[in-house]
Amino acid sequence: MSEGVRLHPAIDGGIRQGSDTFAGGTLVCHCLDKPVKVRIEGQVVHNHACGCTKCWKPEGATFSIVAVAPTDKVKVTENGDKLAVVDPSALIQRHACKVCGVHMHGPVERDHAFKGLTFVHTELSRETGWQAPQFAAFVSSVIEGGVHPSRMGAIRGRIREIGLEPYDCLSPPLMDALATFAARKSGVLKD
Ligand SMILES: N[C@@H](CCC(=O)N[C@@H](CSCO)C(=O)NCC(=O)O)C(=O)O
Ligand SMILES: [Zn+2]
Ligand SMILES: [Zn+2]
Repeated sequence: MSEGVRLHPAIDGGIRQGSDTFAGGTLVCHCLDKPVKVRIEGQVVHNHACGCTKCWKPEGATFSIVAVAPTDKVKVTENGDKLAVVDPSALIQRHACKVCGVHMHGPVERDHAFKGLTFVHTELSRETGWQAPQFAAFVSSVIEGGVHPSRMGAIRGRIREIGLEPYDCLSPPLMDALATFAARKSGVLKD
């Protein structure tokens, strides 16, 4: 049905499930010389395909695959001097390797529902067992990245075919977390 639609190499052949007992792994950038390494202790959550223009994608991919881990479980262990923040004004402080361009970790430090979480790309690690992607987010945003709007039916079809739900923002639990934060901040929600 949706042949020819390439989402991301990690999911184009189907979704591989993660392991409940996964203990963590090390992300490595694409540099052959002095690669940046980032250690994550334990499993990630909310892993998803993201169609936004800001998340790092491998060559040829339409979507990124991005998850979150608690920031205190994410440590730069080697060659951190090669990292620079892509957009200091963004909510997610994406630290990219200045040589190969790969985004290695993206903490949220601002007063926000996601404060204390760090966005990471588990495909940068050789370990297997990371949580599988759970949904596709910001699907309509691929148009901003250059995809023709006429392809959206096939793209959403392919996302569903591999077992993910396509959303044009984040998943309902994450959207609820954002709205809960806003409601507490405004005072409309008191508990
Ligand atoms: N249409 C825009 C959307 C960018 C966007 O809002 N991205 C989301 C999701 S990133 C991972 O889920 C976001 O929360 N961004 C915050 C940030 O980037 O700091 C586009 O495509 O550019
Ligand atoms: Zn690099
Ligand atoms: Zn994104």
